[in-house]
Amino acid sequence: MASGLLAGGQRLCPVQGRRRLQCRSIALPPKQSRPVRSSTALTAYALGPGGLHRPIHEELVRTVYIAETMLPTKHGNFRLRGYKHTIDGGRTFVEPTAIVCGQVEGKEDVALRVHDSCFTSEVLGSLKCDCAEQLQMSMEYIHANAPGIVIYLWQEGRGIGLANKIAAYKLQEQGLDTVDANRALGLPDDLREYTAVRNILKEMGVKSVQLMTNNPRKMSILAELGVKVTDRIPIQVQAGAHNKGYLEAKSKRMDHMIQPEFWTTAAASGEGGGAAVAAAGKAAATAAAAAAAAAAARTGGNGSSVGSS
Ligand SMILES: Nc1nc2c(ncn2[C@@H]2O[C@H](COP(=O)(O)OP(=O)(O)OP(=O)(O)O)[C@@H](O)[C@H]2O)c(=O)[nH]1
Repeated sequence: MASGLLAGGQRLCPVQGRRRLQCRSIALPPKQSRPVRSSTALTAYALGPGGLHRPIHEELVRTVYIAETMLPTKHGNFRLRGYKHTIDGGRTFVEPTAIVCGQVEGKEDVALRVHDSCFTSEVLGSLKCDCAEQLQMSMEYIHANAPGIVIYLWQEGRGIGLANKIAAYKLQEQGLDTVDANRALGLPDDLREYTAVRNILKEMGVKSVQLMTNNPRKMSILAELGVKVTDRIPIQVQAGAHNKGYLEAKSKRMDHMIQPEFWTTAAASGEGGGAAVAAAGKAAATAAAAAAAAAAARTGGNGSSVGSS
């Protein structure tokens, strides 16, 4: 079935849940203006497509494949696939991408990183978190262990949005950790939703995945959505001075499976994040070591470890 380009509401082939819908027009979302409350205080605005705690109705969820191109990167050559995703019947869209290496179509046990955007580290080079390192590690890993996919979702700040994340950072400067900062703003710990992942995997014919994550919640949410997760690939980054507290809070307060040595060692006194490691049940240790070495070379870090969950 042909899939149309999106410009002014042409014919598209949406994928919804388990079935592929017939081609039909989807209008681009109308321009929306939102009231901006003026306040000198730190005020949290729920600007996500669904707003706070809004339930997701499956009949309004649609993920539309748009196009694929080849993308040479410093981590190797990838297929970059673009999608439009809506959870409100087409009123608003986000644009997930699948960064693919190798032939994943029809395959079992495909290495999958579900990665949420982090403007601060990925664009600005912030050292306050481990997101940029994890993205680089994922691309290196799936390139070395193809086939694999990184699904990149625009869910900044665990879904609260960039401005709210900046507000949360402001509170973290005053001593709150990443969890309490969200709560102090009246925001949930995590606002992300993953129906796009399920739909993209379905659209690509991926049968099962090994999920590259330390987050047990991500594993269970994807499983609840019907994604067959056969294994977990830990993706741990050695802490630096600036992200040590963040990694510790993720481990202690959000149950992330990050081994203490990744946020408690001497490497944490360094300026940047150190070596990063991915290792898996079925993954080759050599690839993990290669990724760690590459990360160490990149960051000048001194930590390197190959471990399993
Ligand atoms: N609200 C908030 N979001 C943050 C903060 N630091 C990074 N993020 C966002 O957190 C998201 C990544 O989530 P994490 O909790 O780091 O990790 P995860 O994706 O749940 O788990 P992994 O799969 O193991 O990486 C990205 O969207 C970042 O923009 C912070 O201090 N506050």
